[in-house]
Amino acid sequence: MELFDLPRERAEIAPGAVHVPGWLDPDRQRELVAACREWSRPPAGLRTVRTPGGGEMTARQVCLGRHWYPYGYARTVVDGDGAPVKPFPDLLGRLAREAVREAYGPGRTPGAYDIALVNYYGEQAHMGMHRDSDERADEPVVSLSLGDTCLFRFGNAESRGRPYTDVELRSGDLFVFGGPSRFAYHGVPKVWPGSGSGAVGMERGRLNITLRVSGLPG
Ligand SMILES: O=C(O)CCC(=O)C(=O)O
Ligand SMILES: [Fe+2]
Repeated sequence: MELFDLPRERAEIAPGAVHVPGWLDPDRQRELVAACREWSRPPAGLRTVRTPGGGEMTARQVCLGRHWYPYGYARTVVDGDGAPVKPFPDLLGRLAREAVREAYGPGRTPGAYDIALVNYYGEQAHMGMHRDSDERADEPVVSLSLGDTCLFRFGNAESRGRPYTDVELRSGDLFVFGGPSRFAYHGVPKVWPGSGSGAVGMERGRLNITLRVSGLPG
């Protein structure tokens, strides 16, 4: 399937997994891109993540609230410069609550969102199929995309393989996965370089922000 062939309507991709295209207007996208740039600065800035097998993740990452490392959460950058992780900003807490209500309806009470993982994808970056399973809570994961368009593969909770659904995530899109889909495998097989056209202050590459409830003691 090629870029721009995929539907752009709001859709429930799997039970509890909701895609809302164009959820963030351009001003909010610009605000988030600028904020990500600030969060990326050292100390506790953007870093390359090394996996226990000796590999490196191709997407570079900065964390807020708690520091994620393969595979757990810490208060400091235990696999980097050792600095305390930056605080989880109110802006992202508000966005997470809004996103949960957008996905599941105004009657839904959002959890206490306290972690953000910001991933930066350059031209060759991708992310293999994985589950977000280091949290101690099962509140939905909220994902916001900025900049270049990617192919997002959303699968099932049993295995990395089929069945899965491919979705195009563009700048401003919201994707929320909770309920039966909270621990589903997902990944980013591909980013289309230049597809974001620099419109929201991202000259190149893709940013994804996932907002999570850690379930860890404050
Ligand atoms: O970049 C994305 O859209 C997904 C990121 C992701 O799965 C993660 O940070 O765990
Ligand atoms: Fe993930």
